[in-house]
Amino acid sequence: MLGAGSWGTTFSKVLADGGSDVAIWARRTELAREISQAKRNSDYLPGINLPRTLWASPNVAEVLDGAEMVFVSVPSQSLRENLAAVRDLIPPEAIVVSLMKGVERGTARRMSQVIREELGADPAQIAVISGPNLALEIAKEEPTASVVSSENLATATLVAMAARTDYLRSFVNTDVIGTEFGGVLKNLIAVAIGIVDGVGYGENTKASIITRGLVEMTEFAVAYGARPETLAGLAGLGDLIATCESPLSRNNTAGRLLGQGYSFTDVVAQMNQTAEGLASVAPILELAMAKGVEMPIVSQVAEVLAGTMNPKDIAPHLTSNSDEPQPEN
Ligand SMILES: NC(=O)C1=CN([C@@H]2O[C@H](COP(=O)(O)OP(=O)(O)OC[C@H]3O[C@@H](n4cnc5c(N)ncnc54)[C@H](O)[C@@H]3O)[C@@H](O)[C@H]2O)C=CC1
Ligand SMILES: O=C(CO)COP(=O)(O)O
Repeated sequence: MLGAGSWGTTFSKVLADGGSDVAIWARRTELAREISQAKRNSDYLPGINLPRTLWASPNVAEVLDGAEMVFVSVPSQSLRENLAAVRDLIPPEAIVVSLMKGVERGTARRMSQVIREELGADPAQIAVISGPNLALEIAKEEPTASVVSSENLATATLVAMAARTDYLRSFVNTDVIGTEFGGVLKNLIAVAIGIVDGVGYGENTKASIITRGLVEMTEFAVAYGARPETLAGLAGLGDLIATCESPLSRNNTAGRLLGQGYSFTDVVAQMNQTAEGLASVAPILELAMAKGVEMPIVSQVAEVLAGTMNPKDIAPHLTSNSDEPQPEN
């Protein structure tokens, strides 16, 4: 596992509980020591006991030695530099699995695309995992489900078998684009919901934004080749519900601070974990424009982030440039 934050550590626990031998690369020596010796990661997962077999090291060569599967859970904006540093250490036959839910600023690439470019990997050896997977809930072994996606169904199946415990069920599909974009786009809608919470509006506003948000997510992803069913599944609607409802969500939390009147700079300074949505907004809007897809809710989030829209004005009724009523479907 590359990355010892909340998701990397939690997913390592899942894999270890599923019977795999798991090693984690942690940037900080103290954190690696805490995971290996105390079987804890108290900064990211307070109160969670990790499996006895799990160990971590700041020495990435030691962690990757002999790996059959390499899972990656670092902030999306740091993926390329992290992969460049370990490219020669990843065993050539290893399956590489992205656990990340962002797109790269500047290139607007999905994480599996960055992996492919940086490692020169065969797409059949790459998988992505997404779904309603708030790390702390899974670390507490509260039951949920994930989707493992790869262009090669056999690869997805191998990974799903490793990522199976009595508290996590992994489904498979071959719609990598839909699975990845589902995870990216729900973050942006969760920021919008956080803004609404911060402003103090109620359930009607949130339900309208979630529903119209799912329409935006689906239209965008389908324009890029996703299957609509994927967006209606765990990696789309499922994750949208979890992230919009939970105070554990960092995207939701960032939105709430914006809604309370904090500036983008203040919010970034207050967050000590990754809120992917903040960096994904701009590249997603660029991709939407390239395909002529309207994303009114995501555009409003961008305006609130830029300080050009009062958070109180975020609303589903601003969802069209036209004065004419729009068909719902
Ligand atoms: N936390 C969650 O509930 C879930 C997170 N994810 C995704 O997993 C990915 C990682 O998220 P978390 O583990 O939550 O993040 P986090 O902020 O808890 O941890 C990030 C980890 O990456 C490491 N890292 C390596 N290179 C870095 C760099 N250049 N800059 C900053 N950190 C660097 C950090 O040291 C840290 O261990 C994100 O894409 C997120 O969307 C997906 C599902 C659930
Ligand atoms: O992706 C997640 C849950 O599925 C975690 O969401 P946050 O990154 O907003 O915490």
